[in-house]
Amino acid sequence: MATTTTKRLARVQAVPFTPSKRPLSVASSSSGVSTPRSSTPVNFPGTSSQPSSPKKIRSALSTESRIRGTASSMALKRAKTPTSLDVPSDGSRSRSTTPVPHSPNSLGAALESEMDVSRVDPESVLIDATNVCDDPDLSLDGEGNSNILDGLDLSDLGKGKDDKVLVSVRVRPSDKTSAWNVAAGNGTLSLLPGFTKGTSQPSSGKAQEFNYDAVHTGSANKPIYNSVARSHVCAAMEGYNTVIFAYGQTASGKTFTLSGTDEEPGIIPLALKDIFGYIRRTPSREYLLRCSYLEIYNEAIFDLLSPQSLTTKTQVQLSGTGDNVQLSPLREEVVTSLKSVREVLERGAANRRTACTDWNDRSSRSHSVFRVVIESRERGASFDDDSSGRRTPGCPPTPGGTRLQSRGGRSVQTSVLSLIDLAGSEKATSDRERTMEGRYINTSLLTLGSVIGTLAENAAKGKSDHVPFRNSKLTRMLQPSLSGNARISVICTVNPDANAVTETISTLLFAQRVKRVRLNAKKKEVVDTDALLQRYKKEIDDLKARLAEREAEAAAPVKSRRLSAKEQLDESRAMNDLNSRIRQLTKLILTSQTMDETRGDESRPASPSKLDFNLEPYQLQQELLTARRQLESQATQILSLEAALQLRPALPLDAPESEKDKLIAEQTKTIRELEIVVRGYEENLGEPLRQVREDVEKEWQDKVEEERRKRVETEAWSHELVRQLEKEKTARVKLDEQRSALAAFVTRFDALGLANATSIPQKLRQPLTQANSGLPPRRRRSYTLALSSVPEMESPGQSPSKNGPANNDEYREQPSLLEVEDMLCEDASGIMDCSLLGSPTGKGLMLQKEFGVPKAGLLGRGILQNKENVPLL
Ligand SMILES: Nc1ncnc2c1ncn2[C@@H]1O[C@H](COP(=O)(O)OP(=O)(O)OP(=O)(O)O)[C@@H](O)[C@H]1O
Repeated sequence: MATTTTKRLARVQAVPFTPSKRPLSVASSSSGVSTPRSSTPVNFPGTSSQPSSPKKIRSALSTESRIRGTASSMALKRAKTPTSLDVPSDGSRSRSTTPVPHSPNSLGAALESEMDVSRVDPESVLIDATNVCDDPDLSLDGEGNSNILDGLDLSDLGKGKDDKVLVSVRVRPSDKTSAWNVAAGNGTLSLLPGFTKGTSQPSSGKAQEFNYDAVHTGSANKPIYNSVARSHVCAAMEGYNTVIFAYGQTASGKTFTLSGTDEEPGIIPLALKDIFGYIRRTPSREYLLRCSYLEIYNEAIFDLLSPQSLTTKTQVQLSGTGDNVQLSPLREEVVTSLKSVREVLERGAANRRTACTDWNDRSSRSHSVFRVVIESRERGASFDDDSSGRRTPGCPPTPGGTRLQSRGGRSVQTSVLSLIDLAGSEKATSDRERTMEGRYINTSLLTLGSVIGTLAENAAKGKSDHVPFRNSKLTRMLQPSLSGNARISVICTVNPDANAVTETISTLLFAQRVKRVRLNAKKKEVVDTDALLQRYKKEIDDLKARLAEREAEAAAPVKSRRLSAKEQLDESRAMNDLNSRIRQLTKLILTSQTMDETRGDESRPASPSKLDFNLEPYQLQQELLTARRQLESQATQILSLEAALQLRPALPLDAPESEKDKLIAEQTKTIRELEIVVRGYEENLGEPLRQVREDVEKEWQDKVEEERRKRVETEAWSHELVRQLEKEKTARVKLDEQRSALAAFVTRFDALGLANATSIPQKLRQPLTQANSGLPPRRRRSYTLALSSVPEMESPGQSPSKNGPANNDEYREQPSLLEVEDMLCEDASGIMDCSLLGSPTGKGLMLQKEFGVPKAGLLGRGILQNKENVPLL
């Protein structure tokens, strides 16, 4: 444990006012690792701590004369009996200028605190259900066991765009004449007719009714807490930024409502108790709680936890714009128990400026903000680097101070609960210093009013008018929350006395404006992508190994594993599940890597290894989709496992051995029976299968035979065709020869002059020559005549000139008989008209048409053929 003075010195750093933006760079922390230290027991509302002194102490303080570590000012303030009788509301001045005496213990506590975040390894100060269980403070009043979540609708916590500010009014008790008709049950207040003078309320008839989410009376703080704060504290634990503040005129009961007394602990102690209660009932997560406490006094911010502020006047600087508001230097302290929270609260309250005013003997002269940063993540799994999931031995403090790191791919959820006690609006006082404070207070409250007014107006009319956040430190600090990213609850405290009607109406009007502001709080989560990828990869490897195992099993010989149909189904389902999970994870890895690559350095969040999903709705959707698929796959796995579970024999674990043996014997018997059934099944099924196979084989054999026969026939036919073709070819050659011989013979015949005298009439000869010359070659060979007598003539090979006339021209001019034949064919319409007839002796040719030979008459041994040389007769 570090105890040296240097180590005790507080290290402070820039702290974002809301967790939506982490500081991009933070100072390096000390290397010392500190452990939590129990603080000196001090009084705390609702706990077993020693009762506070009922002594009433008044203080008149300035910046220089701040309370220097006295016994807790909060405790002192609580010490007042909570009755209106204590409140000097009669206008008599009861101002004290006596500084509050301070106890050395308080100063010591401030200096000795070793829970400064920059000095602590966050992993060593995590709290969870286990260590919170030991906290006696949580169960002392019997309410520690009640669940903060009782009666709360969790789906209601993140209300999205429908969320409005929860606005409640608390009317403090008074023994004076009340000017108000309070209907707490209806949440309404209305000014009684006799007290409308000087107000905008109608003097006659029914006065205006003010409506709120709740109106409370009385001195009990617990019902107020349950009504106005419990659900908001729960929302903070669920990851939403939350702001609860008290607004009202001076001495109306803001501090009483927020801090309370020993007997009536207020919202702050009750909220912290619930925070620890929540942690105790959430064993699946581990938490890191950090507190800071500051005040805004005369438009300057002071750190109420910083020991430096006791000797110097170091102010906390507000920087950043818009939602990214940062406070620096601001001390944050880790709290691990209610006791440590109490210590922090009391130390801060002791440093707060209060003074005796005309209306309140311990009036808050500043706005105070107590903040709890709640970081949480899921408890570690077995694959994390630390087996417990909580502590890494020797792990140095997180660079830049205590920040819970996303480890093993577990995302870190961060939210801030801000509890704000505003200074009260007040009339001018007779004291100069108080008057100046009052002016600052009123100015900042007025700015808050106008900011709220503009926000309400913008929300109601869908406008985006400029909101004057920068006009005061208070509004600038609250900008991220008031802009919508927080759940807000406002408690407006009012004094029902007749002499406070104007202030009460002003407070009620403020409350009405706040009611119209729209919110849209979102959760903030940061995840370490690298760790997530590693986790995915490891899971993929495991799944692949399991898949390979199963596949090997499936491939094992059938005899060694006889599975029922149900088992086979389960098996295949399980393998499908494994496969789909592997695919999913692979896709996730790809998506994450793509996201990392597509993000430029500028768009990267604070740490290069962090990925802020809030900034990328598309990626969030992808994640959501994948998560849904994963859920579906897991649902299938669950079904499959449930089915397997149902199949398991029902036998309690502690059943006697004999029972187990009996069950094993039964199971063995069932297995044997099943084997017999399976064998029989195979046999029975075998015979019909063989029959079917034979039938099919026979059918196909017949078909093959038929095909084979057809092929042989086709081959024979084609051979015959080839043979015929050859024959035809030979015949054609022969015919060509005969034709040539015939042509030679005719030429010779003509040359001898026999043609003119006997066979061809002159009238035919000339036109035939002319016509034939114009015919296409194909027409000139339409028919041929095979003459058996040709051999008897002179050799066709002999030249016509051999025995014929010497004059070749003359020879050429004479139409041959074949040409005549062609011509006749052209003219002839009848089939037989174009026939050439050979004489029986082969010595001459007669034209049937010319010589009137009857068609049927066939002379000689000539064979009549058609164009294709197929014999017609
Ligand atoms: N509901 C209540 N029941 C009993 N006593 C109350 C109640 N409200 C306020 N008081 C008492 O009235 C006195 C003034 O209250 P408190 O200090 O809380 O006012 P405040 O609004 O914080 O004033 P300031 O703005 O000046 O700080 C205290 O003594 C407190 O105990």
